[in-house]
Amino acid sequence: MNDREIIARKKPGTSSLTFFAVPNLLFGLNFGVLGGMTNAFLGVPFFGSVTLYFGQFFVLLCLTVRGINSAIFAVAISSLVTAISANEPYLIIIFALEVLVVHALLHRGFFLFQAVVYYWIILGAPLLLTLTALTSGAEHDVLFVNGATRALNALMYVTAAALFHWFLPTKLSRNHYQNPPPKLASMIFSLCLLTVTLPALLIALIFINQAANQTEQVIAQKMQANVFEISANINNLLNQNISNLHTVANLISLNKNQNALQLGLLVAKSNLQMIERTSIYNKDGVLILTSKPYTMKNVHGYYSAKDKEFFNHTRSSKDVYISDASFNKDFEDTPIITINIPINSGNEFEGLVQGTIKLTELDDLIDNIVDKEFSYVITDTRNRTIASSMIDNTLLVSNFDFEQTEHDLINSISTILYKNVSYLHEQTTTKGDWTVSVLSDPKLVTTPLIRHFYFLLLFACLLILAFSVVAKHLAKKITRPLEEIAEHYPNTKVHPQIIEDSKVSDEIVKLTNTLVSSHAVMNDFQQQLKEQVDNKTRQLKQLNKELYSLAQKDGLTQLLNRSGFNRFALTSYRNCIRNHLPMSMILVDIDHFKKINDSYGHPFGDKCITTVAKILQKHCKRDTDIIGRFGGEEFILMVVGGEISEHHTRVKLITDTIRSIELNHKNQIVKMTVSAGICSIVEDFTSDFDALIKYADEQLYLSKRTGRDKTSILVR
Ligand SMILES: Nc1nc2c(ncn2[C@@H]2O[C@H](COP(=O)(O)OP(=O)(O)OP(=O)(O)O)[C@@H](O)[C@H]2O)c(=O)[nH]1
Repeated sequence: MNDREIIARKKPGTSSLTFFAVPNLLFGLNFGVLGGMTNAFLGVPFFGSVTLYFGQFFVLLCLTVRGINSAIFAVAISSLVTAISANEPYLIIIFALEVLVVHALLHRGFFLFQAVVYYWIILGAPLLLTLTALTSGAEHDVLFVNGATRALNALMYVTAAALFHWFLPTKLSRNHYQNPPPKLASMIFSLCLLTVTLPALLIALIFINQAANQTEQVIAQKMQANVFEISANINNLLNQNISNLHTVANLISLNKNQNALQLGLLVAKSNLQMIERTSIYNKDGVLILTSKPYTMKNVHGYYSAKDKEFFNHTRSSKDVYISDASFNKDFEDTPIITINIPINSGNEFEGLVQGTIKLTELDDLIDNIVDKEFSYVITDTRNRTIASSMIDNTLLVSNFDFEQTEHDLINSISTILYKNVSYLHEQTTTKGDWTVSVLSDPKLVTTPLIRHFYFLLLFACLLILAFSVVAKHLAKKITRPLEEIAEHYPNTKVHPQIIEDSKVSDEIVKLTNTLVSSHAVMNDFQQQLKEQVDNKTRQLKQLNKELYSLAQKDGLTQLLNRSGFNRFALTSYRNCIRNHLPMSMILVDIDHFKKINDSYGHPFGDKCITTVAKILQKHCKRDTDIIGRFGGEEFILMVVGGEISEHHTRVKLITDTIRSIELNHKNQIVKMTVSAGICSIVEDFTSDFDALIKYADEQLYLSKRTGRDKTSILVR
């Protein structure tokens, strides 16, 4: 017996020998490598980081075709490769458990599809959720989508495996689990699921994917629109102010007298937007004119910006400088930024005009621009917050620290982690190299997705429920006429309802009609057979009766033969013994019968015998009288009840009658006599039946010995 035969004959998993059998190892290895490679290289990206894996298809196929021993190798390799490539170690447990549970269920008569569905509903999905929650700490939404997608993913690969298994050549597809054939309802149900529900689910998943992508696009576009609007407004604000401050600077560079300066301030006041203070510094950084007084002054009594960054930067670049955010006491310690425009005369730096903007004002402006569903953060070149809807104004100028991350359910929009919360993120830079970021809650994308998933699961449940009802109903419709026929087949008449119920399909009608007509033929045949058997039985009984009678009777005299006599006489004898009834056993023998035979021939001898028999019958007519031919020319009588003397009288009457008979033989008168022996029981009821006959025989012998034509009597 080779290894293949061992595997085929032994139940799966019963022998440790087969576990390591080379064919199992090779099959497991091949299927496992195929599964692992499929998962590693052909995973289908679904939502964000959720990927669909189809490698388990090979493992399940291996399980059904080769059994658990091969499947263990296959799942070990496949899930290990998948877990490493996807960096999801818990997949090893999920896939390995799937194989073990499905194996156990297949062993109990479940079919593949059913087994996988039960595994994922009862164990797979809840375990996956728990393991992913423990290992990744992802949000509930992500866990839900991940679990649901994996379960639907399982439905897809098991469907593929089941369908593929059906299309395999019979030799290969012979199921390792030799279960009895499934019920028709189960087959219709799985057919419905395979052909309708799963394609529907697949299409629904594709639509959900598309819908999610569209939602993402819409949100991304809205966020981009907000980002651009904010940046446009800021650019506009800065450009307009820069342009007006330039006008002031030009005015001052042309006329450096006090009037020009005053005029410049006036111009600035009337045209500048959101500028809280306009200041003019000379080339040494000394504040020479301001629209709002400074609180800080140096020891000489004036404010000097000589060591300030804005001054040095503007002086050295001789170009517009927008400062970073800082706090300023002159503005109730609120954060500000400044726009600094150099006053250039030819190539000479002559001072600068500065406009100060309170960031709270900027914040208010942007607040009105941004959609309510989004948040925004504007940062300066040092990544300090200029304006933000996410923090309190007192926290402005703090650093905007976030890290780029990946959201499990977001496909294309970039996501960041800010203060441990993830956000969708769109950004751009404005004039002055400020960064405008618009943030939004990923739920804007994931909530519709989750809702779709809930709908999908509900839809799947309803569909499965509907199909199970339809399958049951349909199967019942198909099988009921057949079951009814099977049930009624032994009956003589087929119920008309069965014919009515069979009108489900053409095939069933034909089958029912064939069965009904064959039933009629069979019933007729049975009836005929029964009648024949009855007749034969009756005849047999009659023959038996006759045979019995023949066995009990003597053919010549029609009296009981010896065994017949014994049978009846014994019953009567027992009755007499029990009831102490007097009885007589009488033996009668024709005297010198040999002579009669010899003298007149055998037929005449027979005539003598029948004559004696008739005389005995004539005198012993009571129901209780039993007469038999005891052998040859010897007769036996048993007479019971009444008086013994009456028995003896009767014997005398018989012997007298025989003696008086004149038989004619060829006109010659022939006479005959008989001898008799009687044993009568009156008191001693201890003798047995045979002894009684023996005593009567002794009396007969006595009669013969003492001259014949006599009767000897013994009374006990
Ligand atoms: N015709 C005829 N003869 C029979 C039948 N059965 C027995 N026999 C004959 O009956 C004869 C009986 O002879 P035995 O036993 O010597 O008795 P027996 O001649 O009557 O002499 P005893 O009885 O001593 O008076 C035999 O010759 C038998 O062949 C029968 O059915 N028909």
